[in-house]
This record gives sequence, structure tokens and C-alpha cells, in this order.
Amino acid sequence: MAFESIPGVGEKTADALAELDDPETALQQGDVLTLMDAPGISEGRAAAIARGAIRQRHDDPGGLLATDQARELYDSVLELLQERAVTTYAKKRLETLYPATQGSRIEEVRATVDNALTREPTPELRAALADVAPLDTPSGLRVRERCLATTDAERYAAAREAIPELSAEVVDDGHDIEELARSYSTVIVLDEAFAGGDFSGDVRVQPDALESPEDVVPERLLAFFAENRETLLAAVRVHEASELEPPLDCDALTESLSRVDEDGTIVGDEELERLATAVDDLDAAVGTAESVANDHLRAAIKERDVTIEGQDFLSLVEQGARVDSLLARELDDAFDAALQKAHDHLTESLALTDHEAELAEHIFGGEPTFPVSRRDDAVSRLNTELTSARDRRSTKLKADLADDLAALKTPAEELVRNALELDVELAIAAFARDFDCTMPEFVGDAVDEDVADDGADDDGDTDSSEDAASTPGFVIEGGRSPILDVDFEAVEPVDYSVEGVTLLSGVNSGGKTSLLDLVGLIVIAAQMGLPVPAEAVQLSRFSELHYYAKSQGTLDAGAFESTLQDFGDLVAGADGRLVLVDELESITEPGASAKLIAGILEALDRQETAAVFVSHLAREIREAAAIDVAVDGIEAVGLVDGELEVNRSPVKEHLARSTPELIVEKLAADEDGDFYDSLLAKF
Ligand SMILES: Nc1ncnc2c1ncn2[C@@H]1O[C@H](COP(=O)(O)OP(=O)(O)OP(=O)(O)O)[C@@H](O)[C@H]1O
Repeated sequence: MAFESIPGVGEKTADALAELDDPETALQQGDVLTLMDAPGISEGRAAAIARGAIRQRHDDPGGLLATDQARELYDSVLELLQERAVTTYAKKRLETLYPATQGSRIEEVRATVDNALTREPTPELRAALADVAPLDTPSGLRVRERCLATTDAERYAAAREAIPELSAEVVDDGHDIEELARSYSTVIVLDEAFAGGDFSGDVRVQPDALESPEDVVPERLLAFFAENRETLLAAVRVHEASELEPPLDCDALTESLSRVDEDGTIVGDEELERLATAVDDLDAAVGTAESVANDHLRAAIKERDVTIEGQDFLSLVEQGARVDSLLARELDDAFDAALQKAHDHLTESLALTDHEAELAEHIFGGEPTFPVSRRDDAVSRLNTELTSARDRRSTKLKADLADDLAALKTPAEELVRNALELDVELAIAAFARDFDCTMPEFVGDAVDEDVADDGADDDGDTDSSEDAASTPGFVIEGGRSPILDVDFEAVEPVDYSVEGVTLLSGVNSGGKTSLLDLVGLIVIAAQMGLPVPAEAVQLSRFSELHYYAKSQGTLDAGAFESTLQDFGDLVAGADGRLVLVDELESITEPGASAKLIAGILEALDRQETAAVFVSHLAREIREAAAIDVAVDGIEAVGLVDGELEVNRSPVKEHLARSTPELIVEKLAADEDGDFYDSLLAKF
């Protein structure tokens, strides 16, 4: 894949991506966590690259978020989703959901969302997900009891490369191999020339060993399962707690995982445990056996009356004869019994087999002596025997387990990926439930039909081909903003629809800004492919969203000029945009503002654009405009305890009375005198 063709990917990033094991799959799946493993690729960059790859796949120019406020709204949607995901993987993966302008991308996400909405985010499922993470590839594994040997320098280099877990040794001849066999339990010889050679020790001539490293180092596979055991078991629990169909036999995986501990050691095999304990305890057991023998002998000597004949005594004194000879004669039985006890102790405490017990017999033996002492060479022989039996057993068990696990590796990877992807879906499902969402309907858009017909968007060109002349707009029924400063339960549903260019008037704190936020948020979520917080929504697929928040006070000349230039660019831009502007009048004095806004609305009206301009100067703007500008209004329905009670849904074609007008009206009704009546007449 030519990574540099992905939007936003230059030569350096392309090189970094190429270092990954399988960058194509990571890009295809939007796997941000894997992309982050590429050298020098930060989290934000990885998400941007994944989005770039998706855009490329859909030939999507992107760019819906045309202003800072639009981008902030997108961040809010993303945050609402991310805080509903359990795993870091899902949180990152959600970042690949961007507001698309290409119908095929929106449809692609909507297909996933359809599935997601059937999911039930239960507490057990979330608890199990907490322990799932992308699988690790173990590194730095060393196996010390096996080595590779070759006479060939090139093969030696290849061996180090292919099987870094084992030592590789260059040998000259069979003698060197014999030497190695003394230090390693197993020597794997890579040269055909040694086939049929007669070696002592476990020497295997395997010229093709480098072609199947997993057979030579079953530990590699075991380390993979051992290191990822918690994640794998959690992924099994996720499948059990959900309706996901596992790609493998979960019981078989759990059983196999119980045969290896977290550092890759085989567990649960009695014979291996016996041998391992025997190796570990051998020295201590020999020491104890010595004591057992000596205690017995000491007691026997103490009890015995020894009569030394004169002749013996003389030879002891004159010839320096050793007491041992006397001991042998006088205490032969006791000595034999002591040795037997020592041997029995060793055999029993180390649970030795008959063959091992035979070797152990040599540890205490020979001429009678007191105290009894071990024969180190015999201990060492038994040690060697036990160690190599242990290693042989362990290697065989590892190979057997690796055989069982080999077939499970690919499905196990799928098991974990499914669990992680489920987390993405559950986050979307939770978002939809928490905010009473519904799937929006795109109108004037041929994509839906195309996809429904043949499952693919054939040309990606979906611009309002059904109804090319239709004016862009939206219809929101029962929309409730999830980003208001009140609890979602307390958010009043709002109905609002706009086609073309509209002014939105209304009382202070009537909810005009919140409504712009809601419209922007619904459009963004809809074009991300997500469900939206409303009872029903129909909308055009917009090419750009320009959202301008209310400015904090009058702008100085420079800032004013650049804002006007922004609008200059805006009115010269492409069709199919949605423009949301909040109280633009606050950038300069009211008289000038009304004229400016009127001019901008006239220009936008000439295009295929939808626009909502919130303004307290609706009447003045209308008067200044050469076209008939639509005005909607958020109306106060009364004053309750000095607070205005409002109908949050704008009334169409209605210039709402302003807060000052309502207050004056109230005073005119409540107070005596003409002053308030004359003020009221001014409105
Ligand atoms: N749909 C709604 N449901 C419940 N409360 C709402 C809703 N819309 C707005 N509010 C409440 O009203 C407050 C004021 O809303 P908002 O700032 O949107 O009004 P505004 O009309 O833009 O005011 P101003 O004209 O002063 O700028 C919000 O902070 C929120 O607490």
C-alpha cells in the first residue's frame, strides 16, 4: 500500500507505518492503538492517519467542520461516546468516527450502528471488558536449556535472526557438539552433515529447524498465551456475557491456558512438578539424609559396648590403623542400617523412581566411616539425571501444549478483537440509550437507495441527485441537547426546521444558543453515521458546517476586518453548507450590524445553503435586507415569579417579542401612569 497517498501522510510517517507488522490491516480496521506503535506516531496523529485512510477509501474530501466552534461540537460528541467506552482501544477507535461528507462512509458507519443498537451494555459485560486489551507480542524471551549449533557462519547469522530465543553456537566438529551437549539439555544441529552421528546427550540434527521456529521454541507460542492470559480469559467472559459467537471453543482455550502460568512455565503436571521439586530439593535432602544416617550411627555406637582385643589395640596404637576398620567389623550392621535409612529418606523425600533411586544408592556407600558423608560425584550424577529428565518432560509438555494452542492463536486474536469492537458498539448503544437517540434520515440524497439496492455506493457521487434543486435544511422533532448545563432529564424537547436562510429571534435565555448547539451537534452526529438525540430528524447531507459563536463584546478594527473576511470567504464557498451564527451583531454597533447581517443573508440566499442567524435585531435586519428574510421566534409564554417562561421550540415565521418589550408590557399593565404605555408604544 502506498501510505503516502493517504491524506496527511508524508514520507516520514509512511516510513514509520512501514515498520509495523501489518499496517494495512491496522489502517483498514481503524486500529489507532496499533498505529500508535509506529515510531514517532503520537496518539492524535494515529487517529488522524486512520481517518485519512478511511477518507481515502471513500474518496471523501472531509472538511465538514469548517470553524473552531464546529470542531468543539465534534469534540463534545466524541467525548460523550468515549466516556461510554470501557477499553482504551475503543476510546481510540471511536476517534476514527468523523463527520463525513461522503454518503458511502456515513452508510458504512450506519451499518455498524444498526448492529450496535441491538447490544445490551450490561454491568457484567462492562466488568469483563475492563480486563480486555489488545494482545501483546512477547519480546525478550530466552530459553536457556536448548541451543543451536552449526559449522556455517551464514547459517549461524540466520539462526540468530530466526530464533533469537536460543543461543546459537559455531562448532567445528562433533567433539564441539558433544561439549555443548554437556552444557545444554538439547542441542539442535543445523547441518545435514551431522545426520546419523552418534552423540551422547540429547543432540538432534534438524537442518530445517529455522523454517519452523515455533517447533524449535514452543515457548514462543506459550509466551504469547501466557502473557495475554488475562486478556484472553476476559475476552472469553465478554463472549459469555454477550451474544457474540466465539470464534473458538472457549472451554478448550480456558483449559489450555490453565496448563501454563504467566511466565510460560507448564503447570498442573505431577511428574514435571515431582522432577522440578527433586532438582530444587536435592541438596537439602542429601544433607538431611546424611544427618539421618549419622544420628542412627551415633545412637548405635553409644549403645554398643566395644571390646577391643589387645592385638587390635596394638595395631591401632603402633601402626596408626584407622578406627574405620574397627568400625567396619564391630558396627557393620549398624552402618548398613544407617545407610539404608539415608537412602530411604532420599528416595521418599524426593519421590525418586527406581532408576533414580539406584543412582541415589551411590551417594552413601563404600567403606564404613563415621560420620557418614555423601559422595559428591554421585550427587552430581543424580542431579544431572533429574535435571535432564525435568527439562525433557517440560519440553515435551510445552510442545504438546503448543500443538494444542497453535490452532487457537488466530481465533484467539479474533476473540479479543471482537471483544474490543464490541466495546465500540456498546459505547454507541449507551450513547443512544442515554440520550434517547434515533437514526436520522438523510433527504435529497441518493446514497441510501444505492446502498440498499446493491450494497455499495458505486460512484461515491451522492449529491442530491434525486432532488438536485432542493434547498438544504433540516427538520428536528423532539431534539434534546446532551450538552446543556442542565441534567438531561430536565432538557425540554425542541422542534425546529429550517430550509434555506432564516433569522432566529427570541427572548433572552430563551434557548437560542442552545438550539444552535443542538442543530450543529445533530448534524455532526448524523454525518458521523450515529444516532441523534431527537425523536425524529431529517436532514440534508451538508458539505460544510460553519458555526460562529457569539463574540464576547465589540471587536477592534483588525478583528472586525478579519471576521468580515471570514464571511466574505463563506459567501463565496461551495453549495450544500449549513451556517449557524449566534448574535453576530455583538461584533460592532447595532446599526451597522443589521446592515452587515442583511448583506450576508442576501449573499447566502443566492446559494444552496441553509443558515440560521440568531439575532436580537431581526426587525432591523429584515428592513435592511433586499430579500424577504424568514424569521422564526422563541416566544415567552408568560412570566412566572419574575422569570420568563418560554416555549423552547421556535415558532415559524414569527418575530418573537424581546425580553425588554415583555418587561415594559408587564409594567404597563401593572403600574399606573402613562410612562410605561408610551414606552410600550415604541416597540
Ligand atoms: N431545551 C431546553 N431545555 C431546558 N433548558 C434549556 C433549554 N434550552 C435552554 N435551556 C436553559 O436556558 C439557558 C439559556 O439558554 P441559551 O443561552 O441557549 O439562551 P439564549 O436564547 O441564547 O440566550 P441569550 O439571548 O441571552 O443569548 C440555558 O443555559 C439552559 O439552562
